[in-house]
Amino acid sequence: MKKIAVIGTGYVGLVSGTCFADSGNQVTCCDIDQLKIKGLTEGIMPIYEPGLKELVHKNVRKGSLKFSANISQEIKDAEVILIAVGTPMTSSGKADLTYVKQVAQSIGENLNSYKVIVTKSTVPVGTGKLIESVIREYDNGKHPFDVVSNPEFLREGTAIKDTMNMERAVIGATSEKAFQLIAEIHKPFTANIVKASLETAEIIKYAANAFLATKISFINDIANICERVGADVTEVSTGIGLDSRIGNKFLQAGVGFGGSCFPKDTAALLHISEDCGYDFKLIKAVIETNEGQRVQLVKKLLLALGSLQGKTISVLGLAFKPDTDDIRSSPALDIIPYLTEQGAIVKAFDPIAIVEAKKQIGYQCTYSEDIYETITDSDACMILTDWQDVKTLDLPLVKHLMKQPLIVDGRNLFELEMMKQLGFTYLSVGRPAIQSESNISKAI
Ligand SMILES: NC(=O)c1ccc[n+]([C@@H]2O[C@H](COP(=O)([O-])OP(=O)(O)OC[C@H]3O[C@@H](n4cnc5c(N)ncnc54)[C@H](O)[C@@H]3O)[C@@H](O)[C@H]2O)c1
Ligand SMILES: O=c1ccn([C@@H]2O[C@H](COP(=O)(O)OP(=O)(O)O[C@H]3O[C@H](CO)[C@@H](O)[C@H](O)[C@H]3O)[C@@H](O)[C@H]2O)c(=O)[nH]1
Repeated sequence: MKKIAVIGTGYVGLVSGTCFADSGNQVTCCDIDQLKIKGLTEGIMPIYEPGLKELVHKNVRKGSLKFSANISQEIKDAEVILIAVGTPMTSSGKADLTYVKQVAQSIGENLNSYKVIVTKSTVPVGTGKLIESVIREYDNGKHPFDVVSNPEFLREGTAIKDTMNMERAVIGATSEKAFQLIAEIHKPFTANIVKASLETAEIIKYAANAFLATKISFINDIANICERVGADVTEVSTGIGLDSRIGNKFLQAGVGFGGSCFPKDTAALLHISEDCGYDFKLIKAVIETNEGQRVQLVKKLLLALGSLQGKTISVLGLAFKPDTDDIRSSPALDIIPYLTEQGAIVKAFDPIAIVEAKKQIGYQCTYSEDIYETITDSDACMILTDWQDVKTLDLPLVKHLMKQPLIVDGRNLFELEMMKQLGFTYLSVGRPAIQSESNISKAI
């Protein structure tokens, strides 16, 4: 049993802190956001993540998990401190280390005995060493400590499962003692411990995300070729994914990747490469292709409708992926403002992300948790998130409710033959366009 203080109670801090508490440690999750801590103390989750609320409540009842805004005291009391604060993208694309440095200072000011300081935030190479020097500076070199890079690989929407059954733990430590300690707390979750240097552990995180993002942009580029030659990208994904050297995951073509990690981490990796004098052409192309995917989808809508002026567009999905209320870098954040600028009347559906979306998109569109109400009387429907509610739409009813049966699908959810039979104009990604017999003038 280790006494762990987690600093930063976002996705990573809350999920990993709760899982460490559940596996027999004594955990306090801390945050500078007093409202967040107050809510958590009252049992209110700041994020939607399947299974999280139940696991938090269970561990709070058990006495293994608590929440605190008194960060100084929790640093003093802990043996292990996890840094899990945000590292957002600056306007230049670099990772912003402001919060990480603040926490390092706070640790230095409150160090009172040997502690292991673990970075779970995604940080550029060299940050572990930076944290070490900031702590030493504010502690005046009085106390011994070790620094560990232990990047987080959880996915939103499946975060608890990903942590409890993690495929590997990557641990880069400044001493064998610290490595052993952090390896021990991971034993309940995985037998695959990757031992690395601080710098290697830091770059593993960026390499993992960049590789997955590359798979997505690759298949999106193939999708764009498929559209031009009359092929079907979903069949290409199956055809290449069955080769075990390629694998079938992260080969779904669509509107491009979003979320709090891939866009930010590919941009940060580009900066890391520039800073060390390397021209990382591949990652530039991955980013460019991704930005283009949103444009491709909107172009299809424009071609089909001619002009968007006065047209009612229903947008299905605000979250960047299903089972989360996270809208960071969600396709909807780019696409809805563009549609409204073009004079469209936008009605947006999402089962749980509306509160978050309103904070960024505001009231330029209307919002509903009722998918059929959203679709009613629309001239076109755009699918941006593969929510279960969208996948299981009653399509004959949709056709009946819409002004005209036009669906632009950024997630390739429906069989082409079925859409043809139902009489939709159905424009998806990397697949032949289905043209309805009805009154759409210029559909591609
Ligand atoms: N979200 C994910 O799925 C995910 C997965 C793997 C890695 N990561 C990485 O983990 C890090 C955290 O991501 P997140 O999505 O959990 O972030 P988040 O933005 O949701 O939460 C960060 C939290 O840190 C708090 N904070 C900021 N400064 C603080 C300070 N000085 N002291 C105490 N608390 C402070 C904020 O109030 C906030 O609650 C990022 O580097 C991210 O790239 C995220
Ligand atoms: O075949 C695919 C797979 C995913 N996506 C999109 O890619 C984005 C990211 O999806 P996913 O990876 O499932 O979600 P995240 O929660 O952002 O998780 C990623 O980012 C996290 C933060 O770094 C890492 O910890 C995870 O390992 C990594 O998968 C989403 O917009 C998806 O719609 C596709 O377009 N096609």
